[in-house]
Amino acid sequence: MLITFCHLLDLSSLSSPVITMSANSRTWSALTIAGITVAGGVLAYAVYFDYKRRNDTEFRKKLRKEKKRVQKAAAAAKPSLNITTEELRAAIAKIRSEEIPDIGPEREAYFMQNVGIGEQLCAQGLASALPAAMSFFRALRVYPSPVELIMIYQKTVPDEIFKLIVEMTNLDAQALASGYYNFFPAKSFNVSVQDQGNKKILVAEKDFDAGDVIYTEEPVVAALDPDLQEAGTNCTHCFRLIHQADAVSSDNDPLHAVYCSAECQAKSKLQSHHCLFLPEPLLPPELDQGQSLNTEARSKGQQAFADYLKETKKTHPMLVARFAARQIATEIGKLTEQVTKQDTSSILDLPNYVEKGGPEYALGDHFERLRYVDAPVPEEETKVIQGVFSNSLPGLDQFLTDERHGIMLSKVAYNAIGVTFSGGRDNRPVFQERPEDQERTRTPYGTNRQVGSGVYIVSAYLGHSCDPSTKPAFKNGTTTLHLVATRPIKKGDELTMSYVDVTQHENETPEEARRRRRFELARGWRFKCECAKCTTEGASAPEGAVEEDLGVEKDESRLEASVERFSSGQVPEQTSASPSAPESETD
Ligand SMILES: C[S@+](CC[C@H](N)C(=O)[O-])C[C@H]1O[C@@H](n2cnc3c(N)ncnc32)[C@H](O)[C@@H]1O
Repeated sequence: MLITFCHLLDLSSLSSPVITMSANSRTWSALTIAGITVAGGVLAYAVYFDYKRRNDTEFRKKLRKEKKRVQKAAAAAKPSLNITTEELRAAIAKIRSEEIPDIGPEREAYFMQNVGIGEQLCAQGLASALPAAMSFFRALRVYPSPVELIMIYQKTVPDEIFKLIVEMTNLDAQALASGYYNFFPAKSFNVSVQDQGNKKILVAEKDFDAGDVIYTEEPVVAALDPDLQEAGTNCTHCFRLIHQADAVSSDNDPLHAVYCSAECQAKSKLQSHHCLFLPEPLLPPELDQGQSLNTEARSKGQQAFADYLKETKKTHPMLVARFAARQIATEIGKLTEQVTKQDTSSILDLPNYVEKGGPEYALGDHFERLRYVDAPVPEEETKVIQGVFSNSLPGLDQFLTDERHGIMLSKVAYNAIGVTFSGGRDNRPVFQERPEDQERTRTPYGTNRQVGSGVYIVSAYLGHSCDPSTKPAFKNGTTTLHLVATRPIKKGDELTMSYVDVTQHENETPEEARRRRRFELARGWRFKCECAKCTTEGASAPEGAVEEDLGVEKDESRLEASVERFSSGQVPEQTSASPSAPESETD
């Protein structure tokens, strides 16, 4: 029986946080937007759901079972609907071409209106099934927690119509996932991602002269080198050298972060610092309702993480924690928008990876497509970061499982770019670890000359060359990466940078320089360089010369299993950019 949404979503529209089922007066405590359960449960769940669906066999089994149940019920319903996939695709295209209100009351009204229309159409019977499903689908597009709404639909909408909604969300998600590289990166970057064998490369979309800036890119996350973080000489957010008179900091911050301006401090807080190092509750009061965990435990968790960073002098754990925190902050931002009616763009400060007006991809959608090589993951590191999350909101630790942490750390280690100012510094402390245990970043100046590291989602697609066509420059003395052409580049040319210092050092023969850079690449990125320079130099080696053993047989980099399967066309992928639904796998 259809339970009316006005009752079910006791939202007095989207802004009210509590969802109740009026039919039996049961509160869906797991689905309250206001409660801590939302923050800790549904919030983490919403972000985590897609990952689980792709990677957890048990979870997928459950979903498939659930889907079979729905299909069975739908099949039993008479008369069966005769709506083709093409019709559903056309319906989605129509809905996607419609404008949706940006924020606040209009969006709320749009949601309620479509739910209302959907209900009325349901009452007219199956002849109106498609328009009904379309209305529910429209509502889904603007609802902040689509997973949650799908679950509500499942319990309330007739099976036939629910099945249509599920199929539409599947088709839409598949189209978004397979169309990703049509939208990424945004045209303003002047580059596109193209396939080259099983790799993706970055290609120029127009001609450039030597010295031209091809694009500028902000890091999705960045972390100062530990010595500078401790010294307080550089801005924790943008890395700018701080004039002490302008320095801004806050009390009760175990990291003792110092910023060059109040603006940087605010951005850092919004993106991740609040979650990782500040004592205030993560949720605004309207959503928190006093359910935040006790501040003492929270501070302890944060202090333990700050101590860990100080002791290990590492930046990669910080990059991982900041990325996870930024995802959480983004979800909280969306919920906050519903309550405060603020524009999310200012809350979320999201990077412009995709053309404005294009589909919305979540940070996780961008990150999951990055390549990596498995890196060792210290157990203590996972625990200490999980400690920060679990002590912030119950359930948030599920967000960073051991497995997920391993993948994130490996991706950060593989893709981070070294931020260097004016050709690099000379005073970076020398690390005592074995070379294979030292943190590396991609930088033509050498990691030992950087001031910090950043993950740049677009620039992660730059392949390495020992005679590169571009170089990353940090012209503003900040983390903003300017990709500069090192020579004239034609539209369609592959863009490359040097992951390592490829210059021939004093006292080095050309052969020694070649060996050094090839060893560094093999050690850090696990591939044998096949660039034109290495190939030419290799071909002109004296007869009988034996290629050195680099300790790597074949390129060891890989993609996440789900992305790999999807890229090879085996499994229709879904994306968290789109409402989640039971998946369409049949195995
Ligand atoms: C150009 S791709 C860009 C990464 C992209 N995310 C992807 O999915 O393929 C980078 C990968 O290509 C390989 N690669 C880059 N430069 C190379 C080189 N000079 N020689 C051999 N392999 C290289 C490495 O496996 C590296 O991970």
